[in-house]
Amino acid sequence: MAGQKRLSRSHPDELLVGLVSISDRASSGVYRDEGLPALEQWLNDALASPVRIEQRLIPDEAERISATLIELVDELGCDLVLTTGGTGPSRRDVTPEATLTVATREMPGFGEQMRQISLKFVPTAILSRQVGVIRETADHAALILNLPGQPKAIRETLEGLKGDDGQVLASGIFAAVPYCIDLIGGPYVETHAHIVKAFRPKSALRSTGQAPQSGG
Ligand SMILES: Nc1ncnc2c1ncn2[C@@H]1O[C@H](COP(=O)(O)OP(=O)(O)OP(=O)(O)O)[C@@H](O)[C@H]1O
Ligand SMILES: Nc1nc2c(c(=O)[nH]1)N[C@H]1C(S)=C(S)[C@@H](COP(=O)(O)O)O[C@H]1N2
Repeated sequence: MAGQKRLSRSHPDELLVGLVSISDRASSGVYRDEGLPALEQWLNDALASPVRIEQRLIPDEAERISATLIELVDELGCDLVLTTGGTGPSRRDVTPEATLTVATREMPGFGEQMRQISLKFVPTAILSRQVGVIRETADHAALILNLPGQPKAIRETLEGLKGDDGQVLASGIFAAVPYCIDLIGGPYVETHAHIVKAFRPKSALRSTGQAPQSGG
């Protein structure tokens, strides 16, 4: 079964991304889903290297969420999965539990940083129980990150907060995603620095003949 649906990269650097919008009302048509378009738009704006995106819109049901994450990682071979929605304290909000069910390792820094960033936008940021995890199979690994359901929270958490002069006031979590993908064996992801500057230690920078970025 696994392998039949496997996505093939059109370029060795192509990042395979799964996007999952988790919303009872959007998935049943009560309102139009804004999560998937916002995620897709942000990735297309932020990534300087090639990306291929698979999308799923599902209700807040734990088994459905876990099965979707497994399908995207194990069957399709996604390197990165971003979910949106279902991270709050309501009874139907089960995204973090469903994500932890499929995790082989937790990456607590992502949830911590998202709450730090989001507190700069809304005091209710502490209500989001979002987690970051890695799922490893025998021959593949993926980073899975929960983002809050408010469509505007997608940009806020991935990109962080900048001042009027473009100075970074709170670093968005995506700054750490490319190096994490390197470390788990995925493709070399590059970003547009004016949206979010990917950080890698100097030793992990690919030599391109260009001046290396500072840091590390
Ligand atoms: N996919 C979506 N598309 C558009 N707006 C959304 C979406 N998901 C959430 N929102 C908005 O963000 C708010 C908070 O998101 P949350 O995930 O807590 O949704 P909810 O209140 O549990 O309801 P639902 O699961 O039916 O979207 C929602 O009440 C809605 O206004
Ligand atoms: N950046 C950001 N984070 C945010 C928010 C937001 O608007 N922006 N909303 C908060 C609110 S009101 C809630 S209830 C929690 C959980 O939201 P979810 O259930 O939609 O995932 O995310 C929080 N985190």
